[in-house]
Amino acid sequence: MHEYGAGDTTRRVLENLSFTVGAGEFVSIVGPSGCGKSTLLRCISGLMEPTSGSVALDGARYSGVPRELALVFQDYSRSLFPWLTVAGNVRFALNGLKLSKAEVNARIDESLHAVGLGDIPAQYPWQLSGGMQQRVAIARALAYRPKILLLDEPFASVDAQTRAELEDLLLDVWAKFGMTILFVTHDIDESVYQSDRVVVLGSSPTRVIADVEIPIPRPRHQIRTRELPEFIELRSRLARLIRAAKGAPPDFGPTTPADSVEPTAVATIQTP
Ligand SMILES: Nc1ncnc2c1ncn2[C@@H]1O[C@H](COP(=O)(O)OP(=O)(O)OP(=O)(O)O)[C@@H](O)[C@H]1O
Repeated sequence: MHEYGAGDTTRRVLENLSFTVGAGEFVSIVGPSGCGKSTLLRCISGLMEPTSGSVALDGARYSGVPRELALVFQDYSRSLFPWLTVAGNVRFALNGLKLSKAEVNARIDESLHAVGLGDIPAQYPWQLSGGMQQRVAIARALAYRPKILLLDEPFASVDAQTRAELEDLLLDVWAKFGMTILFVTHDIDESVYQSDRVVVLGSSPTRVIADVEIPIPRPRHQIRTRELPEFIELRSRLARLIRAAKGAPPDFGPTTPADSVEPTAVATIQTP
């Protein structure tokens, strides 16, 4: 549970809620605008303590950002250092890891190649497009070799074509690096396209209202996957759930009773 403010201005944003992310899973979190998705991710990241309840990694509760975890935010222009080169930004994440110079350089090289930026280590963020800057932010997270990658609407500030490319890039690096991914998005199609599971949040205050499996075969394809009947059925189901969570009338079909889950109190993440 999490509340902002104190006294008369206290506002409960997160109700008691519980879900588990399995090792190596790609799980998305969706919900109505302003329902508390970022608040939940901040609590899971360890950046913020929940008012009550806990987050556990491999069964052990933690506070503060665990070593196993890296974060990518929506606003790449504020998360990258403009005075550092692309390589310098990635190098920054490795400060304090006690790696040899050769190992640092190898990790920078590997992560920049993984995001398709191996040939521009000396450029500065302001010389790059928004999509390329977000690739740098992803490379920086990868260089850290996290077991868990948390992303908060990472592709919300780029155009549709770039967004599709970044979705596929993330699926590629997920497969290559074998991480667990927790991905916050307001985009239902994006959540279905990428995920193994989609956790749907309700609002005022937020709780988990559904936990939906996405049994669509991989590898996924931007056009063919989105044309599949099961993709269309899942996106409609999620849209209905979110619409119901906002309190709108269910004017395009009922939610599936099997989607409903009972709220409890702890979030758990497992590492690969
Ligand atoms: N630091 C804060 N202090 C007080 N209230 C906050 C704070 N951060 C968020 N809130 C409030 O908590 C609620 C949930 O915000 P949050 O950003 O977690 O939602 P969200 O689902 O991520 O939003 P969006 O869909 O717009 O990205 C909002 O009403 C917001 O105004």
